[in-house]
Amino acid sequence: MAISDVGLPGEVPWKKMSAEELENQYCPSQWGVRLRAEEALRTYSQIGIEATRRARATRKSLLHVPYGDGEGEKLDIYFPDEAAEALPFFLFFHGGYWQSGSKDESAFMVDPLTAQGVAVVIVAYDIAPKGTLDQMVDQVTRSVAFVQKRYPSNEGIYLCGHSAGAHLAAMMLLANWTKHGVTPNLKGFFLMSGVFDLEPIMYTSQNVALQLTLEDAQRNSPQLKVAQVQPVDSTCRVLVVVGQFDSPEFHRQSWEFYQVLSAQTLCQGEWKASFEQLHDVDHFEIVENLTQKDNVLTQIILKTIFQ
Ligand SMILES: N[C@@H](CC(=O)c1ccccc1NC=O)C(=O)O
Repeated sequence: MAISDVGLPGEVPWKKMSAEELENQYCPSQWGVRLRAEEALRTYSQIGIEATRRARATRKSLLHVPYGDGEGEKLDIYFPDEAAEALPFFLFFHGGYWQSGSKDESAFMVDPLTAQGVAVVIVAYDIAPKGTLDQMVDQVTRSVAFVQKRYPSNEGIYLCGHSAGAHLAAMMLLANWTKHGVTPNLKGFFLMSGVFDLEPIMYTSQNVALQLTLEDAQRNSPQLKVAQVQPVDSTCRVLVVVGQFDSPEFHRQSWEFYQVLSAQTLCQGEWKASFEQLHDVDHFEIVENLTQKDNVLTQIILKTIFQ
């Protein structure tokens, strides 16, 4: 699908959709080309569980490290074999529409990244209905501050999220770090198949657990807010990436977020944004394939870190 099929800038195609069509657009498992919905979800879960089992069995790790006082405020750190103080840190925020998934089944990229000398951190946050979106954003902010404080000589902090997790990672572009007493050494963002404007989500079944009001949705929409913030580091890269077989609404979300980021780059010479549509992958394969060292996105991530 070409970007031109997603609609003209300024148009809001989802507002013209029936409730059923909107639901379908925001149900990623309906859009795969290789597997039916339940099978796609099962495969995603199995690959995540197996990658996590393998990471814990083969890598030096610190598991269930608290980054706050809350029960759910834990993260897992996986280290490369060679001991070093100054490492790049890659933080991953899992997807699942802010209401499913966990760090214990999300260590997809640990093997190929730790093999190349990157420490990988898989972050847990309180999914709905226990956590609200504001709480999740606050937790993710504190997890990033925690990693910076614990590893002050890191060689860069890279944030990566998938789907709802890409939203949480993108919210870090807006974070007020002074409130947390630390400026993380942010060098890159990898935003995979994300949702950056939350308003349409309010009109889908996802909002039963989330209970977003329009104010909540707008306050937590990086699409609406990112143009107002001053980038912290002019060398920080932001890669917005979507799967070829993601739905048109997911394509629109990624493309429009990239557009707003790159408009800012032109005005202020700051965020170094880029956009990729990944060939031949759906919403789940985009992250599943990060278990593979030869995968294009794994290679893009490694090149960005070690450029
Ligand atoms: N109920 C959704 C599941 C889903 O969207 C999802 C599942 C795992 C990881 C990411 C997901 N999407 C966004 O966060 C579906 O059937 O596609």
